[in-house]
Amino acid sequence: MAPKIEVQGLGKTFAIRGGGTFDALQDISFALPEGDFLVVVGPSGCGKSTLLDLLGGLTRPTSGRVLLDGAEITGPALDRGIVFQQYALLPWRTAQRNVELGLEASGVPRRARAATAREYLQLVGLTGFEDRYPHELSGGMRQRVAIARSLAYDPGVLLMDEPFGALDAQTRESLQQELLRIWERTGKTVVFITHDIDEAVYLGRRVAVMTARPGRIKRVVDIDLPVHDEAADPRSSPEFARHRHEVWSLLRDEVAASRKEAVSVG
Ligand SMILES: Nc1ncnc2c1ncn2[C@@H]1O[C@H](COP(=O)(O)OP(=O)(O)OP(=O)(O)O)[C@@H](O)[C@H]1O
Repeated sequence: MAPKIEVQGLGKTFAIRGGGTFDALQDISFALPEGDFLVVVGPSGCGKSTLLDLLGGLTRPTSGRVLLDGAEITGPALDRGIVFQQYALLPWRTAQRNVELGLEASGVPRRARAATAREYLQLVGLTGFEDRYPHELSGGMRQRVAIARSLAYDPGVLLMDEPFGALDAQTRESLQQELLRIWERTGKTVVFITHDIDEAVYLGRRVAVMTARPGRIKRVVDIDLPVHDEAADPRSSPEFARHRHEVWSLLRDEVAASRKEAVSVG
């Protein structure tokens, strides 16, 4: 089967203000089959967000390319939903109207938009909160609205840049659980960025560990945890500990390398 996403020799160099260039990403290649869940971890500043922006078509690569269903990505489109750490909701729109946003862009008639938005708000557990404005919702609820919005127009791919980074531990855990449930139900292909190794191992079917600058893929670790059972905490299993340790060890050297570099630059 052809991959859903194929990243081929991707590189990104930024021009630095005042002169010079900065290699943020170098020679990144990987392929994701449809329905896969890839989590990307790496030291701060290694280019994770840059990679996600390239997948989203928000910036253009300096070298290489990204294929989606075999066609090169040249800009943003409704076949990819993006969720950022900051909720990016429109404050003057209710939860319902925020979810309708992507549907408006894809030309869905008003009545169908409203019904679909309600359906997705229900999927993320927000039935009864449709008419609330973002400032009337908690952080976790706002992030649920952002997830509902990115799912509502039914993109094949979900790109998530530390979507739970700003949430408290409990809300974070319940949203992680919900995301897995939604992923299992919808079969989306997910690329998810995080700093948190536990989150990476819990969510990912594969975890890509990136190197310190310039960002490359150091290793992709396959995660083969037993199917999630809501009654048992998979984090307490020996398999989880083994994967966690593997990702932690790969990451440790990169974090040390990026610290050393920061000290020598600073
Ligand atoms: N527009 C830009 N111009 C110049 N440099 C940039 C630009 N955007 C990002 N960078 C640099 O590219 C590198 C990668 O940035 P990016 O935000 O992708 O890293 P990250 O891994 O997501 O970081 P963090 O984990 O801290 O969020 C950083 O060193 C950053 O300073």
